[in-house]
Amino acid sequence: MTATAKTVDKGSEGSGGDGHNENSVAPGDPLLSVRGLTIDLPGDPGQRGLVEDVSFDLHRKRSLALIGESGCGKSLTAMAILRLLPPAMSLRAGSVVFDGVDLARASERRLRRLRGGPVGIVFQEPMSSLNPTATVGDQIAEARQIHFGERRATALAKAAELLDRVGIPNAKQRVKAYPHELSGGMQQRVMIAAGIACNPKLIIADEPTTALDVTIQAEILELLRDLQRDLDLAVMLVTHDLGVVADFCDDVVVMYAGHVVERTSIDGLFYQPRHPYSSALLAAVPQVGNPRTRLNVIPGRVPPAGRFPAGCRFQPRCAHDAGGPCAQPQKETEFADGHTTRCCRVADGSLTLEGVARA
Ligand SMILES: Nc1ncnc2c1ncn2[C@@H]1O[C@H](COP(=O)(O)OP(=O)(O)OP(=O)(O)O)[C@@H](O)[C@H]1O
Repeated sequence: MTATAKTVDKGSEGSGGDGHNENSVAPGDPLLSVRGLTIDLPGDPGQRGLVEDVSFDLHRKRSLALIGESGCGKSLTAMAILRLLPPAMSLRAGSVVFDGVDLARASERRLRRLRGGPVGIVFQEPMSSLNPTATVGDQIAEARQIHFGERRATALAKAAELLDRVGIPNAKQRVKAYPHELSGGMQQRVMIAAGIACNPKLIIADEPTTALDVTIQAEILELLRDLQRDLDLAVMLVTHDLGVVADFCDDVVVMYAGHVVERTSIDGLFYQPRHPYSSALLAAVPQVGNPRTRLNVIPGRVPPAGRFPAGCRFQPRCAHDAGGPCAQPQKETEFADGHTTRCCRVADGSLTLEGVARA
């Protein structure tokens, strides 16, 4: 253990703070700063803290991945940023400061101006996000009409430009197409065109490639990367695919059972993971070129919301469980290089974990 560790204050800087390792240095104030985000399902006492005490920063022009198995709270965290939680859920605590405005306390009117404007959103299933009864051109143009007050003809011309920008051939004709007339990959390009229609600073992309086959996945990721570079976007990517993370992201937030268990740069995650859950996720990635090795699986499952252990939430599945200390609630601890962990054993230096080489 080369770096010293200290407990993270709710208000302190996390990933990207002073002394962060070089790959993760991002000067200036974060574009998005989430602190202590906590989401409840009220009315069900067992489901308090579906997501609890989540903190991270995303800097301008950077890409950050939220990773973890299904049910760890990634999508709820992403949706909570724009206060798009399912109606039954509530934000119990925390702040979400985007470009100087706390969205957790912003009026609904202000949020409507941000959604689809400075913050673009790309969801997993384009077919369920696009309106089947409107042309794709009209759906993109609508955002320009709402946010910039453009006339329909001007907005439709811009929609054609945007379709062309995201690689849709014959864009001028395609503005008149309905979503069902396009392939899944093309539909996702339309979603991305809508996401960038109003000059966003941030794109939140929730599993944008999961519903697509692998070759199309690679094209969509490349498109996102080009747009990020050309338009100076910050991207928050929700995914459970570590290959996508390694390829695309600068920083990573690992979630387990509603908690952030580790925050670091991509190199920090792959070469020096500091939570047993992160290292178990890395070990579970199939090794290309080594077909005979057995696939490592993490025994057990993510506990359902409301049945989280009182101590470390990963303890029942952890290969490094040390009993007593792990049965206590775990604090998020930050090392001098800005890397954080929610594991007492890594924090006190009694456990060092193996990383993996990136392909
Ligand atoms: N509408 C809802 N009502 C009740 N519980 C919900 C609802 N949506 C999500 N949950 C619960 O909240 C927890 C976190 O869900 P979330 O969708 O954020 O996980 P995730 O990490 O994004 O998983 P996935 O990768 O499968 O999307 C899960 O236990 C889930 O069952």
